[in-house]
Amino acid sequence: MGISVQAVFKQFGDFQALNNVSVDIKSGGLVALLGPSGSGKSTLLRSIAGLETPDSGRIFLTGEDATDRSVQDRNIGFVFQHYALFKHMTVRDNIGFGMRIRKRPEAKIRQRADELLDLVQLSGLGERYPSQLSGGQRQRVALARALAVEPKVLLLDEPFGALDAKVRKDLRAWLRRLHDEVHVTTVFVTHDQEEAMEVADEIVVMNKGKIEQVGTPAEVYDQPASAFVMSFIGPVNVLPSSSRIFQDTGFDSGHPEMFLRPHDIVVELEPNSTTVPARVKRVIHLGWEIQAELALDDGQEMVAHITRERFDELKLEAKQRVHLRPKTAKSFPLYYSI
Ligand SMILES: Nc1ncnc2c1ncn2[C@@H]1O[C@H](COP(=O)(O)OP(=O)(O)OP(=O)(O)O)[C@@H](O)[C@H]1O
Repeated sequence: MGISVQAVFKQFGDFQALNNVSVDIKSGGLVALLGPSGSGKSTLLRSIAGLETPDSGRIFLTGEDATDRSVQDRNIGFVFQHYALFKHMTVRDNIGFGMRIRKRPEAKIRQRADELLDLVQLSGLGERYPSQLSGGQRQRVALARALAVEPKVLLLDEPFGALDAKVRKDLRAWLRRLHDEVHVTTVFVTHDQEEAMEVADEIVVMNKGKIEQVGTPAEVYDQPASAFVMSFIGPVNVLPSSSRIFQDTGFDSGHPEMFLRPHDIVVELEPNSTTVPARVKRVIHLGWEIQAELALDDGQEMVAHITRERFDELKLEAKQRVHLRPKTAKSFPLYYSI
């Protein structure tokens, strides 16, 4: 096992930041800690790093109990949201810093820095200073620096959070490829579900200091363990189960609320025994997908997403009469609002 967190509690004053958190992360895995602000993601990451001390519980790194070890003795690489590069050092010296502290031979440091510059696709920029790099390049240097000392575990706290959307997207794909090359057990914090889905092998979904679900991106999306997970990962209509869209179509669950993904609403032009009538309120073009805002005759509103191809067949426009049917819908015994 790469990392094993066992029954960890952490309180700040009266606030329970981690409330009995247990999770196992496989060696070589790339795992996202995903949740809203304040859910405890950073506190969990910092506890794994040794930057926070749990009130109780144990943390194992590659099979060894690391709970009482200092940050320095844990052999981890850490990258924060805000670049923590040394401004007065060149890129090459930044990357070599940890190795120099550990008194590795200069020739070895030079060779490893070259390999890492290559790995993070910055060959040729080794003599520059951080101020001469873009934000995305600086974060790649920070990653190279973290990898230089061959950590057992790489921990990234919103590593791309401060970058603009385009650079962020490029770096996600880059991180995925980098991990495929180096295979170091990696945990990264994000509050962006798309980022987690795109990059991670597994997602740990957190809410209010607890883990709601651990699963692959497909599992947390298709088989959410709770109402929270279903609402947090991907768009959803939360509707009363008394709504005609469930009652008249055989989807009544017995629970008060039903969760219906916008792409699970089938829109037809003609009624049949499994549809309910509705009216189009507004059509929004989202690029490859079309969002239709719909209202049932009793006033219940919902949002459907349909493909451009289907949209062209239906030729939807505002005020048009349509007929709806849920392809699938979910309900959960307890509903926690976010
Ligand atoms: N050192 C501290 N002292 C007091 N409260 C803290 C401390 N560190 C974190 N907290 C509180 O614990 C809660 C959880 O914080 P944490 O940073 O783990 O959440 P997060 O899920 O990473 O959120 P964000 O995405 O906003 O960083 C927050 O409400 C925060 O204010």
